[in-house]
Amino acid sequence: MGDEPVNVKEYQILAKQALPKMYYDYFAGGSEDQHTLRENVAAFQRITLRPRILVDVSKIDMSTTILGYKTSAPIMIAPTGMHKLAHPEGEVLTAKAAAACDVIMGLSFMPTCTIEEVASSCNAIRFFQLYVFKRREISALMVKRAEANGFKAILLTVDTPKVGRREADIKNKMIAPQLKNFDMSTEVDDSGGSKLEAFAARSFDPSLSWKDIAWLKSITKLPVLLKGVLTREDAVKAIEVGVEGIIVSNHGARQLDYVPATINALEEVVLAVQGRVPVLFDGGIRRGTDVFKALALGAQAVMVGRPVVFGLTTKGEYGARRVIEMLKDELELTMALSGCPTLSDITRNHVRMQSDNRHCRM
Ligand SMILES: Cc1cc2nc3c(=O)[nH]c(=O)nc-3n(C[C@H](O)[C@H](O)[C@H](O)COP(=O)(O)O)c2cc1C
Ligand SMILES: CCCCC(=O)C(=O)O
Repeated sequence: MGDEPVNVKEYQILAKQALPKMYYDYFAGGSEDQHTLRENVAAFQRITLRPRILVDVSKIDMSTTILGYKTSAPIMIAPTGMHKLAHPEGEVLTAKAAAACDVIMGLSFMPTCTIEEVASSCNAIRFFQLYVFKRREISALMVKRAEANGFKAILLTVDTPKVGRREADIKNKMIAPQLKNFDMSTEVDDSGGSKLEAFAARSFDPSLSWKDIAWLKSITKLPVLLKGVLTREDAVKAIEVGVEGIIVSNHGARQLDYVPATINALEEVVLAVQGRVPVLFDGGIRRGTDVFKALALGAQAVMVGRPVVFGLTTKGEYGARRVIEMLKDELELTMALSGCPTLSDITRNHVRMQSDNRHCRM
């Protein structure tokens, strides 16, 4: 492989060479058998494209708005924890990469830079991901700080009442780095397993339930999106409790193993939502064709997790930027070769899933 990666998967190979095993395993890994981890990527490979020909594609427009905020493409940076384990400057560089690409960044509740450092580093449009701690005042204060620092939405992660069983982290005795974002020690007793998991077990509130959405909405004016919806039942409930958006996600296959690949759950949710709120998507996006497939199945935009972290690991801000640029370039080419000059030209008819009508041979 030459020095300069030609696709985002090559950044993962470089990151594996560059990182200590404990950190690489934390970033790359999934839970238990890692069945869903493989499926998140493999399910995209089972979806084929149905391109249309002889359309004028001399101009391709990928720009759109997400919750009213302009973005150069329907691609966002997913919130992922602890970027200083990937690069000494951490989330500040990720934010700069988002700003350079004119895409929206999701900041994790567990970053290694503070909300204020990230906010003052550049003018990227940012959404804030929220975990609810047993000490609710900590989470409430984070929401206030995010709001005060110009974050535009709250992404409430709802698939993590407890942290999934990530066996590599258990074996590696994964550390829980001091997170200077909140005034709370991450010190835990050495139980022999993942200290990160032990910290989460001590601090995350597993009693969080539907009634708490009203609490969250009462403490912020920002739109609230639920991150981690996989079923039509929960999509309908989410709309009933008044959320402003839904993110179809299985947390990058790090939580419950044997849930479906997110691309296989997307359409069920989209059909239940019936356009009432935006549906975003993450999990397994590694190619522009993957972005195109998610849009064809009804996502308004996709978020990208691991590839951005691996870009950051190997080449800092430049690497994170290149990852987004490569996905944008690939999406642009996919749109051209499929006869879709704008995002609204991408329809369900442009993809074929294995479950679709068997008479169609494409
Ligand atoms: C290393 C890592 C850390 C993550 N940390 C968080 C987090 O703090 N909060 C959260 O809601 N999701 C977190 N996620 C899940 C991502 O937001 C996203 O759902 C997932 O990475 C998408 O899958 P992909 O990595 O295949 O793109 C994390 C994922 C990874 C890989
Ligand atoms: C304890 C959770 C840490 C952040 C996270 O959500 C993840 O690693 O997936």
